[in-house]
Amino acid sequence: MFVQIHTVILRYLQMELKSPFTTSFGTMKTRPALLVEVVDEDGVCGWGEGVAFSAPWYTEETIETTWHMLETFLIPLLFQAPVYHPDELRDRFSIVRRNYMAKAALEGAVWDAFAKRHGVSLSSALGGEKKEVKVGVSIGIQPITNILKRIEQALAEGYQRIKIKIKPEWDVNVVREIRHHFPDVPLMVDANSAYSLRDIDRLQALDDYELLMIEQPLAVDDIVDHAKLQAKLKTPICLDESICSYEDAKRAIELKSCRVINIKIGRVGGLTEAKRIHDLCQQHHIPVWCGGMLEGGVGRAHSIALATLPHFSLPGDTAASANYWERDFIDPEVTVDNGRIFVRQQIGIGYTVNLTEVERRTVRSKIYKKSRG
Ligand SMILES: O=C(O)CCC(=O)C1=CC=C[C@@H](O)[C@@H]1C(=O)O
Ligand SMILES: [Mg+2]
Repeated sequence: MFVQIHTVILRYLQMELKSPFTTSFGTMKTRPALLVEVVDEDGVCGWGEGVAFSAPWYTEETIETTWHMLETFLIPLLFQAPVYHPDELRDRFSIVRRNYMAKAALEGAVWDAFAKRHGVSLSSALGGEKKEVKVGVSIGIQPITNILKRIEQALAEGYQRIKIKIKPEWDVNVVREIRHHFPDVPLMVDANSAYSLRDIDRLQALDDYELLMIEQPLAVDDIVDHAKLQAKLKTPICLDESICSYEDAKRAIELKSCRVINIKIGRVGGLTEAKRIHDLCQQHHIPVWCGGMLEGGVGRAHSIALATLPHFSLPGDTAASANYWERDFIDPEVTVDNGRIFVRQQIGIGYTVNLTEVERRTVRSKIYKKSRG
């Protein structure tokens, strides 16, 4: 059985975050989303979500570059030939360098259509086993009293670990205060590359606070410096932005640049590459967890399916829809029960896209059709 996609619809959505999200790079109040819908010859639909932001601070991609790559290169490549298995798209798209979030958005939609054609959930199509996944929550930079309140609320909702964002001068002091109020909470910090090796003293000071890990302390391409830093820290380093492919993960493991990896589907170019990184980490006993990009419901559904693979042992950043939005654009919305998401067993991503909610936020859309013959 193969999938021959003949229509792709791109939709640019503008979404309002419930509360602003601040990292070492700045504050986001709204979140654009790029929804990709593919339709095959029998009318089976698949959904994917582009996770780039409007500015290139996280990786080099933006929502506009994603749209351009899809329209000019990736959609024509998809139309070229049928897909027998979505794993083939990794090779087919490899003539386009990088642009991982663009590739992942389209590949994800094909995975959904493929799972639906085979009458299975996306989780089973990927080889996932878990029926529930563990979830943590990521809290942006904000006044400490608000952070403490957010932590209390998240723990009351059952979230299994807390992640806070740090940057120079907003790190040891904040962690100390949190530990004073919550001595035992599973806690980690994410720097989004805000430090260099010159800051080693500040980073070593974090070793006193029993953190689960320090996420991406140094620059995206500082794989060697991360190894030097890891050798001097007790706390495990978790790499996020530095790992965009299986090869990146292999190098980081070989150099001992980290002890944990955060896998994000968009950052690594799709579900197939995410699975390969998962398998590699499993072989090397490197724990992994599923990262988040403040996605809408479609992206979140893909992340949940990925997190059902056996080696996702740590809670992921796939919080409930209500953590981000007044109303998500899927039905049902993603809910978290005592820090767990129960994985839906319906075919494909397991959630229905609510077109009324989608259209309410759509600022631009375009339909692409495969030419006949
Ligand atoms: O809840 C989520 O989706 C995770 C939020 C989060 O921590 C991040 C989202 C997007 C970019 C970053 O700031 C960050 C991360 O680096 O993991
Ligand atoms: Mg991160």
